[in-house]
Amino acid sequence: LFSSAASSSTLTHGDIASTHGDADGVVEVNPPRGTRDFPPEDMRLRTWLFDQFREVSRLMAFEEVDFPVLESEALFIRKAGEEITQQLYNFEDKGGRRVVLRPEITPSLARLVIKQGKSVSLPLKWFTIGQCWRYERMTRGRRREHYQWNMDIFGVPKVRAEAELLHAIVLLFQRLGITSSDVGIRVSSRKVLQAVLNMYSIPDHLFTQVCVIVDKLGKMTREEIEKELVSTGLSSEAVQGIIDVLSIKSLSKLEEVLGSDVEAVADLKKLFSFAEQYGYADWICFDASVVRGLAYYTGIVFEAFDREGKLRAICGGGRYDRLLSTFGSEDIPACGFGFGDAVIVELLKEKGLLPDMSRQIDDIVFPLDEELEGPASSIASSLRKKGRSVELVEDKRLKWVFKHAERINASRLILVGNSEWERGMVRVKVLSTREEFEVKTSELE
Ligand SMILES: CC(=O)Nc1cnc2ccccc2c1
Repeated sequence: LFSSAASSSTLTHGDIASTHGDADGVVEVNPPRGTRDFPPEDMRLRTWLFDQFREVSRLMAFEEVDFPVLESEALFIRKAGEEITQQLYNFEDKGGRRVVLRPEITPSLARLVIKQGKSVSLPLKWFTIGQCWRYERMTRGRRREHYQWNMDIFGVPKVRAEAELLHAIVLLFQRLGITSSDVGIRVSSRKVLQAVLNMYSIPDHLFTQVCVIVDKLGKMTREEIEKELVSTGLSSEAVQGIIDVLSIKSLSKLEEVLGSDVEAVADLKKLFSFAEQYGYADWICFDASVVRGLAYYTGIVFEAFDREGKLRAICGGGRYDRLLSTFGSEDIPACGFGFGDAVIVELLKEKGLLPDMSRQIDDIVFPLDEELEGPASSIASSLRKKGRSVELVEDKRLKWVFKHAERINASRLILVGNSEWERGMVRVKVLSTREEFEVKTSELE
């Protein structure tokens, strides 16, 4: 190594490519399977979407938090057969520790709440936008990563928390130009299923598994669901009872079947009355078949869907009052949702709601010849200090500069030429009005 380094003062690209590249010398330019690059145009769209997430979080008075993408595997080991825990992007690090690229955010939130312990006052309203990972056999060709906006409330046992989270979701959709005729939010409660299991005196420990299986309704045939339910030990009349209750589409029908003293009914009635007051009642509908696929939900659950039924769930969430005790800590009532970055973009494309993603800068500064490159620097510097976005262009023909200015939607073109510079001036071309004038460099702003 030293000999080759000694002989050539700098490593040529050839050396680097030959050490990293494959047979024909070029390194693999695509990112790993199931992952994405964000070149500038894609990044502008992502930044615009994330800015909407952030603005809604601000309107809701939530605080931003963040966590490592890398977490201990133990945080995600659950026995309920969820897809998300069967596709952990897990490995052993060089210290022999079992770690994962996190598949979801909620367990990290719970970990931090436990870690902060007494030093945080409840309620807590936290949000984050983070990348989540899964390791799927590429047979499905699906992505292995996506970004999720998470909003969570800790310390609010009443349905006010769910009502607030639904408001955040509706505010987001409204900011994107999506209406309640494009999207609905199905709302139910896992306490409905709990009540049914009690009616058939099914032991509590089966509750979580039954929820995970029932969540596959719509993705699996009814027979497959029934088979899986029976295999967990449910009697066929219990299975039938579950399927019947889950097909209830109105709260009044549910009240008839379960009785009005059932907590689930009371919670949901309260939530729907809140919805009227928030003004988002036409966005939500009761649908007993909504259970969501995460093991730890214990109460109200919800998911947003496109009313044309072309796409997978846009976002989803619910109450998880018992998560902290699964980590050995005192329980704190909690409620949250995750909102992925993929389905929403598909929906915006469908509805023709993608925003204009073209570049925009304020000024292009262009020295008309080499000895003006210095003066052009001072022009760019003073404009930037005044808060203008400036691109310094040089070594290009003027024709190219005009085309470039159009392409990146520059507001002005500042030409630094000898004859003007000698008189302490520069030439300004306003691209929108085509007007052109000279201005003292000291007065340029
Ligand atoms: C549509 C899409 O990208 N879904 C997706 C992609 N990656 C994930 C990674 C972890 C958990 C859920 C995920 C979901």
